[in-house]
Amino acid sequence: MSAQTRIQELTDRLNYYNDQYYQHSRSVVDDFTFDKLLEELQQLEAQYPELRQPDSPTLRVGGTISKEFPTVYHRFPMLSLGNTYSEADLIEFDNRVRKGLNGEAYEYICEQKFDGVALSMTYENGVLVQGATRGDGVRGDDITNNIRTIRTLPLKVTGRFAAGVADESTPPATPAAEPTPAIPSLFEVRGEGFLPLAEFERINREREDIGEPLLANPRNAASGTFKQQDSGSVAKRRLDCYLYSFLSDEAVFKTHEESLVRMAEWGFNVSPTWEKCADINAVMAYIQKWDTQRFTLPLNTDGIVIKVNRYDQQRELGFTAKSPRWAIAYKFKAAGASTTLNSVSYQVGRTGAVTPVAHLSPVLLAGTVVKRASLHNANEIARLGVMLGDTVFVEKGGEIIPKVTGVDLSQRTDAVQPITYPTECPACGTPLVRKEGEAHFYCTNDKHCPPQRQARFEHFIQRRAMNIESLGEGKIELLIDKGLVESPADLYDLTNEKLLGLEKTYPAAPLIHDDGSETPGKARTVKFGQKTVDNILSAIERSKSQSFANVLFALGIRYVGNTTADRLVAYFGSLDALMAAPLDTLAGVPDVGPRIAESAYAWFQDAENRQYIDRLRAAGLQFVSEKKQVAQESDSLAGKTFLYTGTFANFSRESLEERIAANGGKLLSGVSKKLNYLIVGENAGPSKVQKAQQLNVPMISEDEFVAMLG
Ligand SMILES: NC(=O)c1ccc[n+]([C@@H]2O[C@H](COP(=O)([O-])OP(=O)(O)OC[C@H]3O[C@@H](n4cnc5c(N)ncnc54)[C@H](O)[C@@H]3O)[C@@H](O)[C@H]2O)c1
Ligand SMILES: [Zn+2]
Repeated sequence: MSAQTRIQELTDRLNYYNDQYYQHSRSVVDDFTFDKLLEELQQLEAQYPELRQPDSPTLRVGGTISKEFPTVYHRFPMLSLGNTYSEADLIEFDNRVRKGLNGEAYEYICEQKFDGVALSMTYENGVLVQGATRGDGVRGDDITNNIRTIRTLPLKVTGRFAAGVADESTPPATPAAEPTPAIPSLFEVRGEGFLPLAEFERINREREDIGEPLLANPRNAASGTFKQQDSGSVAKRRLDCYLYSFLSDEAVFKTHEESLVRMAEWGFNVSPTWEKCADINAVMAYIQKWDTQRFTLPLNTDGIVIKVNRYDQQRELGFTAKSPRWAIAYKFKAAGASTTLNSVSYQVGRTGAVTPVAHLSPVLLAGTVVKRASLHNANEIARLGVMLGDTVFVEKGGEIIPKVTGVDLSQRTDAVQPITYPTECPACGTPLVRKEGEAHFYCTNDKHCPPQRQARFEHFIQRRAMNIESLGEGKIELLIDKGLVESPADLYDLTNEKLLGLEKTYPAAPLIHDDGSETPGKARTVKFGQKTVDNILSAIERSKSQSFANVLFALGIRYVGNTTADRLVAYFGSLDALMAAPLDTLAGVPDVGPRIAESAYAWFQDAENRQYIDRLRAAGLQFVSEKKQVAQESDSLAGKTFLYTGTFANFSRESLEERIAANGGKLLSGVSKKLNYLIVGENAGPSKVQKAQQLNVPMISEDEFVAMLG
């Protein structure tokens, strides 16, 4: 292949990966592959400068701005970082720094390379006024509302301000050995927005519970979340942000170190993992230390960032078009090891999805012994071409369970055996099916397949559903085992006599030690004494007063999570109205699309589900919303349709919707010709406004809406 063709091909491919990564929060290839291709392109371009394409990804920061948010220009460009996977390159970097500084002494600050989304926040007189994405480095998306949902980010900074800014809340600074510099009236802080691992797992547990596809990884999830239009749903995912840079026209600090210390003092979330390193050897030691220790952090990191400490020296070294010359990122290769695949077992999940699990000869990986790894699904097994007895590569990413990423074919012997995927559910024997477009096989026996039945109970008793959590921790299992309950409706037939004295001993799960050896764990006995029974029965009794929205969520209809349940209840007010609704009415409910509507509609058509509801009704559960019964206030909005966008001074979303309904108006789910009024609040979504303009739908303000109420 000619250099010209290769350069063209690499340029196109990398631009495509960048677009997917930054615009659609999707990784088509892993970072290592991406970085190696970029490096190849860089080398080719250095060799044949005349062949470099004008849109080469080596020339610019990878992202762009989007149409969904207002565009803002960065006061200081937001650049990328040069990166390397090799220590030899770091030595070279150090040599370049030494040369660039003409033998002057220098120090480094080492930080974690947090794997999230670069954010820039502007503060005026101590108040957060703008938050933006990096975009193409020059311009970014204004996502201030979404950034405001980060709880650890101060909306207002308090402290001693530079002259001209009064801040009465703080006493005058006491003179100290090294006085705290005044906070400039205008400054920017930069950092990495991320989804903490615990939060990522919580969201995925919830999604699994209602059958939503899982988020692929925390970085892409964070990036997708920051780009959502509705900051209310952004707030539900508890994003966080570590700050690592301070920028101002005023020379506030002399070193990067000072800026980190002061930012933390001023209330910014600075990760305490940074260290000052006297030379490149100290940098290497820092890298070594964090190679495995990074897995103990609350977020994913993908390397170490090394920065020259003194600002004057940073200025001396300067920038390339794309990145600073005074900093470099050392990236860790995903932690990997190779071992033997001994067998494959199949787990049935809460939604009936069957997941193959690889059982491995124990191997040490990133500081822990690994015996099991995920194989994801049948497609993945075919793609890897893996067989029993093969030597496989396993990698640990951010996820708890490592994954099999490849086969070492050079180690394959004649003894390998094909992996035969089961055709029937390993838990209940039901033939497995594969839905159009899905990678997983499913067991469709959702009501009686043991793991699915168990999941159904766990869903039903959770706090945000029926709140019968005194049945947790193995007690449900016991009731099922003893044949006392088969469906959650059976819980309401339990009595003191049936429960008292029940007992079961669960065999111990073996303990796996760091060297891979196993010892038996402790067996566990669950026994129902009078106190336990009282707790259970009273929690069941109390659950009868849980709201209709909780009950609707507890039914466990696929895709109907808490938020959707709230929406449906607000719209229909009673289960009877909901069950009688035709499919397109359901699909027209705000925030309920065709996918959720179809799932709910089908669920209510099922005869067994209808019997289940009858039994719950007979037990006395709430199937009418109390809220919905608020009296009609007027018919001043009768026959008119509304939609709103943005936030309002006098209304929450719920109260606005209530007012519309209570005065005879109807809420629509999108801008269409049927819409009479779009109520436009602060920070309105530009797409709705644009569409309304195109269709000539009148737009009214909050005040105009209030006037219409009469
Ligand atoms: N897999 C894919 O398809 C794909 C596509 C595009 C990009 N990528 C990955 O993204 C990288 C390119 O992204 P990039 O241009 O943002 O470069 P980069 O992520 O390698 O480095 C720059 C970024 O690092 C972040 N960062 C984290 N911790 C930091 C700290 N302590 N100090 C300073 N910055 C810190 C900042 O967000 C900054 O913008 C590639 O090297 C590749 O690994 C992957
Ligand atoms: Zn099954």
